[in-house]
Amino acid sequence: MTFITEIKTFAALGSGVIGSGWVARALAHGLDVIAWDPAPGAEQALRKRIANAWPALEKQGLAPGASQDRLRFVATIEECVRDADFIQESAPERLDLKLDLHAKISAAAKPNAIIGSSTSGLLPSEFYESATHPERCVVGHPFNPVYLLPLVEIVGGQHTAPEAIEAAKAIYTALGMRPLHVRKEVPGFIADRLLEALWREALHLVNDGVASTGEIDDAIRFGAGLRWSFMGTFLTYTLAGGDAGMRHFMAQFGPALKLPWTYLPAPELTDKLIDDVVEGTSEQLGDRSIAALERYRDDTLLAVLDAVKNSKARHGMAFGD
Ligand SMILES: NC(=O)C1=CN([C@@H]2O[C@H](COP(=O)(O)OP(=O)(O)OC[C@H]3O[C@@H](n4cnc5c(N)ncnc54)[C@H](O)[C@@H]3O)[C@@H](O)[C@H]2O)C=CC1
Ligand SMILES: C[N+](C)(C)CC(=O)CC(=O)[O-]
Repeated sequence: MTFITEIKTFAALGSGVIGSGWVARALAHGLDVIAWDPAPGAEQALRKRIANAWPALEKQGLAPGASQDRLRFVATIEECVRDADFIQESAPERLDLKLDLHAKISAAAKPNAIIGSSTSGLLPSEFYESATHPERCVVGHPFNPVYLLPLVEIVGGQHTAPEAIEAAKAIYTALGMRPLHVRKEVPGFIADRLLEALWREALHLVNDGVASTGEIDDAIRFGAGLRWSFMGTFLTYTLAGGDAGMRHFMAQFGPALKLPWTYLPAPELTDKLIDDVVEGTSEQLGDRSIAALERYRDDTLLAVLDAVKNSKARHGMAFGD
């Protein structure tokens, strides 16, 4: 089967944090978007989130014809997907819900339209089990804010056709993203496996009274966080080995892997730990609203993306290198 890769109409199911991010990205790329979400007041909330994201998207540059007015909110799943060239599901992270939803989406969609799920780590072989034409079904796991961060992890299930992976790569690339094909279907994929390990350790540090949420965030944002925007852990640690590179790094720091620096299993989420984390992050927020913090994040991310792009160009590299 030939899958659709020239997208004019984008369907979004679920319009919370991630669904609204997909809608904003698709609108900014000049597409018609049809959205559906069963929650009362979902349309108004979606339009508000898009309006909050739009200044950053304007700054980044809109495609010709891009407009917030090209969003149509509909009342049923069938209306949402029937005429769509591409479908992205961003419903709550529950296997039973996604299983049921994808049976309905895929039955109503064009048979050659690629269907992507935003799941953070559920397995596509499981939640696409009842799908019609499962060969066109993939995971397209994005990162928040979806309208600015380029990474999208693509994961196929046992029925996914290799051509569907290629079609998904083409579609996400056309939406300005940097696809990463996760070749083995594992829970948490690549990125969330790494992020969850960091998250668990951060919770242990709060739980053990070692540091506040703000101090832990400082430890990330003034150090490794800055270099992670352009160089990953493996290349960074190669440089940490000096002229002898990774082999010397392994010899010097390898033994530390046997020391109990990390706890790995998550701490029990006691009421006290939840309160400590919520109080700590409320203090970090201060009197800023979530929307104001999102605008600050977007503006700073744009500046970082620009800086990384310009520096790479000076070193003869493309942004995706
Ligand atoms: N929040 C995050 O940082 C990230 C989340 N994701 C994934 O994106 C998906 C959505 O997560 P969020 O947007 O964070 O959640 P959210 O809670 O912000 O939004 C979920 C939306 O789905 C709607 N919904 C409820 N039942 C539904 C149904 N049966 N069908 C369709 N929509 C339904 C809700 O009304 C809500 O608007 C999840 O699979 C999650 O793992 C992926 C990347 C990052
Ligand atoms: C917390 N999370 C697992 C939902 C995070 C993601 O899936 C990706 C992100 O945006 O960090």
